[in-house]
Amino acid sequence: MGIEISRLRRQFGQFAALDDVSLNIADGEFVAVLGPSGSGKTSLLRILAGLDHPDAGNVRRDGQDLLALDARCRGVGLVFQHYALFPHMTVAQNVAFGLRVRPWRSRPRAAVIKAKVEELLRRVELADFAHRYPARLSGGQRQRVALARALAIEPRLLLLDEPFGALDAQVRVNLRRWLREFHRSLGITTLFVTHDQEEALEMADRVVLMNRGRIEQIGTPEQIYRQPATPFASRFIARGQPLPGTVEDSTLCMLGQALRLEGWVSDGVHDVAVHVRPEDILLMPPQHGSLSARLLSLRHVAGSVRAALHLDGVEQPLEAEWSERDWDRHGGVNGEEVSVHFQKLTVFGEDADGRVRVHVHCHPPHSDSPVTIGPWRRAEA
Ligand SMILES: Nc1ncnc2c1ncn2[C@@H]1O[C@H](COP(=O)(O)OP(=O)(O)OP(=O)(O)O)[C@@H](O)[C@H]1O
Repeated sequence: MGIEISRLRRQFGQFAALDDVSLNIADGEFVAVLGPSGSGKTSLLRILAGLDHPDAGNVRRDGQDLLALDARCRGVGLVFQHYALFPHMTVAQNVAFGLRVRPWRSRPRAAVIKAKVEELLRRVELADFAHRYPARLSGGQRQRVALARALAIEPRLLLLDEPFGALDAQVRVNLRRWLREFHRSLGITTLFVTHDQEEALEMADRVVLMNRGRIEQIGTPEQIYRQPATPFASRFIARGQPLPGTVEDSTLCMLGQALRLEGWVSDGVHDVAVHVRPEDILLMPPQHGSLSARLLSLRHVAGSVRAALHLDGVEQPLEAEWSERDWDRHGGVNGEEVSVHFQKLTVFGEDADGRVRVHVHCHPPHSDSPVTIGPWRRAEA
């Protein structure tokens, strides 16, 4: 049955850190809560852990009211960004802590605790470090000890708040893969908070994208990347970049180009948000009638080529990115005048209340095929 989070609200004075947040998490699922700083991720985690209480809403686990339970009875394991290991205890003592402090009736025997700690340290690949003190461990090793310690109480829910946030890039990447595999072998329902898109997309079964205390979109990494429901989701997840555009009847007018939209039902002229991703921009030799741009800030970054494109009529330069292989095909030099073609655009329209109503993928403007758009639909919560 899993966890049902329903209409949570957490207010600090006039400010809503969580605003009507609803989310279902299946048993054994690995969910990433992703969002910029201040979007409410930690507030959500703290409520689930029992460190804070919402002003409204409820959380049920297998039909039971989770919020009514004392924090210690929730079966929740917590790992935070900053290692909260006890410095005066060895690795083994840290891991055993949650079991040792149990009331004597439910406390396992010393031999059972010892065996459990050994098993956990083997699992987190730190069996040889049992007698070290935290000060003599690397950052990544400390976080694995923190994880083992959280797991010692056999939690039903694992809450990880930026657990790799303080580690350097390469260690982060290794630990991500490690944790993903670890979760597969363990199957504990896990909520992982991060502000790092790549981390969320790479690790999670589903991503919950938060913005200003609200959920913008919930979906698999692929769904969110391919079909961002809102301009925010497009910007944050897929590096969507805004272009000025309007829709009149069934024509999208953008940077002096008119694109026929099939299936678009509109009356009058509507401003729309048109987004293009860095990887959906094609360069051509200058051609009459197409969009012209100047290629600047060309750089090669570990397997991809990035550049800034300065387009007439667009204030911010567009970031473009190609694989080295694609770059070899069209090439170009800094400062060169080029023609720009968009392979795919996403168009977000709004209804009379200002809510996002639709998003659309378009065919290349230079192709003869009409631009197809999906049926009008409400954006996912
Ligand atoms: N105790 C508090 N009192 C007042 N405001 C708070 C309190 N706790 C959180 N907030 C505010 O609520 C908002 C959400 O905070 P939260 O810590 O949940 O964000 P976050 O998404 O986890 O951010 P970060 O990635 O920076 O940790 C922030 O604007 C924060 O300032």
